[in-house]
Amino acid sequence: MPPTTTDPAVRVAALTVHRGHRTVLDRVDATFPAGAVTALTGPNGSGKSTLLDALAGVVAPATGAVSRPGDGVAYVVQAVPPSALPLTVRATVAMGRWRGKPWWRPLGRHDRDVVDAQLDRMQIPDLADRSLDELSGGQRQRTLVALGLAQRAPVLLVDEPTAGVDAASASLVVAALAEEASRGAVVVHAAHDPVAVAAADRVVTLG
Ligand SMILES: Nc1ncnc2c1ncn2[C@@H]1O[C@H](COP(=O)(O)OP(=O)(O)OP(=O)(O)O)[C@@H](O)[C@H]1O
Repeated sequence: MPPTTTDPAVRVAALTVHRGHRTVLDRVDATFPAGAVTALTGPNGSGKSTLLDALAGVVAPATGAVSRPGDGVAYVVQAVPPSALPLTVRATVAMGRWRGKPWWRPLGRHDRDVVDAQLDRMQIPDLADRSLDELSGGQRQRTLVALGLAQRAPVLLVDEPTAGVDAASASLVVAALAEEASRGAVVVHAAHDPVAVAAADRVVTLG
């Protein structure tokens, strides 16, 4: 796991990551400040998802370092197959409130309010009782973004949050990311969508 610090920013220093025999990231230096949305751009295969994986701590650096605050990371990965999560939309978003709770303790009133608020934010309350595998790709994507938002984590990483969503929903997602930065979070998203990139405070380009 990457070291954790009291620094609210996420930083990578001379970060090299291998995937199989391939060097995907080669001595990358970057800072992702708190209170700002950073868009990761670059062509297909340039390593955006790999960098998010490294920031989240789900892939280990070959060399170099990742540092991040110690209070948790919310990571919304790209293209979760629906059958991997045979849950309702509400249950999926509620998973965002499980961290740090014993398995036997039900979610409290505050947690349920947070879940409802994220369903409203992504304008999916009418889908709350639907199963994820009954949703369109864009509806599923908004559900997964809501799951990331529900965690209220100091670091929010999202892989292509507007991929496959319509323009109105993309605006909702972009606005929600900005709001998360406004509450002081480090927000990093990988994006090909020019609207989402233009709305970011900062851009880091790979490749
Ligand atoms: N599990 C893996 N095993 C081996 N190689 C991988 C693995 N995952 C990714 N790669 C390779 O790593 C490189 C970077 O992939 P990555 O998904 O990080 O790129 P990306 O910039 O996010 O691409 P895209 O824009 O297509 O989403 C690619 O060449 C890819 O083929």
